[in-house]
Amino acid sequence: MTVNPAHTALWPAPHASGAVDATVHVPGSKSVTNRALVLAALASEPGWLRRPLRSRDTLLMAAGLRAMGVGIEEGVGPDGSGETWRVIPAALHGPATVDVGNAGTVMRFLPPVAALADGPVRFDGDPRSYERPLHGVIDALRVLGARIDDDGRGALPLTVLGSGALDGGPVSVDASSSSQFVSALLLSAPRFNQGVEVRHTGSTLPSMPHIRMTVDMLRAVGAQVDTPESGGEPDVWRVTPGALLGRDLTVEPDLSNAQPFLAAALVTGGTVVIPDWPARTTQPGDRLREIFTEMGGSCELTERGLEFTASGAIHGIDVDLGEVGELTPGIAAVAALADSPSTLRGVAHLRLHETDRLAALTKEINELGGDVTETADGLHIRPRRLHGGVFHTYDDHRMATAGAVIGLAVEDVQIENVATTAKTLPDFPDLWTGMLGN
Ligand SMILES: O=C(O)C1=C[C@@H](OP(=O)(O)O)[C@@H](O)[C@H](O)C1
Ligand SMILES: C=C(OP(=O)(O)O)C(=O)O
Repeated sequence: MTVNPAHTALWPAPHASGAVDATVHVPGSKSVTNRALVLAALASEPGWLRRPLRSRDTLLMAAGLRAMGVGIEEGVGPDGSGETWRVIPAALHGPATVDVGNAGTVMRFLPPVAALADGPVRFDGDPRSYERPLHGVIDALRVLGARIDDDGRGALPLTVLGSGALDGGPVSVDASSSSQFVSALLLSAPRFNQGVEVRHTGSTLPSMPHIRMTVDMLRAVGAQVDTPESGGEPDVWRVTPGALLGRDLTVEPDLSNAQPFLAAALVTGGTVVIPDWPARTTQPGDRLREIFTEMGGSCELTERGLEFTASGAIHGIDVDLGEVGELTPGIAAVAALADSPSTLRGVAHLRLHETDRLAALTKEINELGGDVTETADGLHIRPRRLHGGVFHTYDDHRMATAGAVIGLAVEDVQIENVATTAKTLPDFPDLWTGMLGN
């Protein structure tokens, strides 16, 4: 086996010599870009995506759709602006091969699309993708009429034997391990013969804002969706079959990727402005305004964007992050530098993310001298004086950015494989040093 030198390389995390004062333009949202690509591919007319995120996860999504026949072209938007993808829907075909990498959105959102293709679509990915749960999508697709060849583990690799159409109809799914099971079934459902009725049967359902994002984006392209929030039964979503419109959509900045920059203001007692912060959004990162305020900062939405300022005092927090699990690594990093303990709850499902994030955060912060313990569903973090050392990232973009936040306050922290940030934020090292004025 050859070792990719990027995976073992150490990046000396910059130490902040003073308060950060910067404006950071954060690239587009992964979750919005990948939903928009799927919906545009399933539409009945071409559409545009402006300012799409170009990162490993979104390029894999685009490549997977292209493999099934969809046209995705670099282009200029209808108003002449650049940075646009033009998506040209087509009859979906197999045989095709899809590399999901370690992208939850690709491994879960594309099998339902593949069920509409007219031949076999093979799905494979990084070794970690074999361990991430997919049973909710596989079992549900079978109930809805799809044929799938897999090894019975409820995970990748697998082949969806597309037949050109899918019956659809009612299906129950336990989505307690990932909200993406629900989103995946809803996104393609307008193209199922009978649409879909998804009933979540598990005890908990993480990441509700991401399900709301799915529903909002479906409605924005003309789908009819009934939800618990629109007067339907609890834990039941219904999508009516029908044609989808091709739209001209501008992708919002990725607010979860804004997190390390906001955290930089918090831990250095500085100010960071994030332009184009949306006034209304379904992105879970919007909760940072409240969480980082409770931890010591203050923020204001102005015409410049989100202006976030802090004094340098960082407070611990007791918070349920079940709805916003992807914010956990960044919050844990700040909590390790706080003036009081923190308890992060509601995130047991993070053990099945890019890596086991609860174990990885505990080990890496403790190896720098911290005092973190895992609970059944989260972390207890008691701040200690930290020292330098290697912060391992386990191929997890959010571990790398969490380590960089700690490095601002602790000298001689080295991030192993900072290149893993390419999953959702390829420009991270440059944006980070740019923020620090280097
Ligand atoms: O649908 C989405 O875009 C996402 C849903 C969440 O997944 P889980 O519900 O599996 O945590 C989130 O953590 C992930 O980063 C993106
Ligand atoms: C959990 C995450 O990603 P994925 O879409 O691969 O599930 C994440 O980005 O934090």
